[in-house]
Amino acid sequence: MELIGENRAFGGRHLRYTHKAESTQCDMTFAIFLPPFASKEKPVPVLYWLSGLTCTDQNFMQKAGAMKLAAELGMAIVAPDTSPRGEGVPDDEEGAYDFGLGAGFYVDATQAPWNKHYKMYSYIVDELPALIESEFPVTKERAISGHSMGGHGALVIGMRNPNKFVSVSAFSPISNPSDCPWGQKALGRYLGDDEATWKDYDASLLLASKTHSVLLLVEQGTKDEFLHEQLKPQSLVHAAQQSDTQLTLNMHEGYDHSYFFIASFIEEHLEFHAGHMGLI
Ligand SMILES: N[C@@H](CCC(=O)N[C@@H](CS)C(=O)NCC(=O)O)C(=O)O
Repeated sequence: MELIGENRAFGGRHLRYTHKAESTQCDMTFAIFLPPFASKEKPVPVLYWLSGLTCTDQNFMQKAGAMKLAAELGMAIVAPDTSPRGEGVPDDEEGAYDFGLGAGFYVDATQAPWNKHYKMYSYIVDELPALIESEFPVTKERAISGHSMGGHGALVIGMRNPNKFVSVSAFSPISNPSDCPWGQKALGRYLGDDEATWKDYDASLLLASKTHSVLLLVEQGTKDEFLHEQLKPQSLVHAAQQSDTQLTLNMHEGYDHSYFFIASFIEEHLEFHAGHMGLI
């Protein structure tokens, strides 16, 4: 692991690292915010934040305004990159923003040429937490959240791994990727044409399939430019009703898809996760 950036923030530290990842077969970058006084004697729980299309580990850390409250609550935040990168990692042939680099969709690809490096599901569920827990003063208490493609990732990973994440939240998630252009393009190419293989990566289908005990909180702006074509949060509401799972969807009049929206409500999500991680 190599330290590539270090900033003091709100009495804590914002650090960036690269490391050789086994799951994605390339160097991966992540950022971690450690609150003040986090130490081996006083380890802190971790919120994993998954970002959206075009993002790196930096968007959330620089734009969401989450560190002040995380410092006060005593919560670490880990923000991974959104795809494998580097020499030999294939990209969308046209360099499109919604597939390939910056658009790993948090799946384990099964189709060539994507299946060598695009293993973001395994990276986020297993490899990254194991590294974080061996290298930093953190507990095994984890929560997960994310935005857009990352909201999809957080919902899917949280629902599939209730023993690994105590609470799950999302901002403007791609709620039903089997039924929107971004999702159909990504799942079709990473996983192939057989839609039966997509259902493990579709939050609405997972939510409808059984009653989930994990707590789900979703934030959505009504003026989000992607709301009707790509995000479709009502699919989550219907699925939660079908399976009798608790889901809170908060619609916010006039808010768009940007980090202005995330920054406006991130504190409610930190408090939600802090409550479930026993910090408040
Ligand atoms: N209009 C954007 C679409 C991608 C987009 O809106 N990305 C969102 C996540 S889906 C984001 O967080 N962008 C980076 C940022 O706002 O910092 C583009 O074409 O680049």
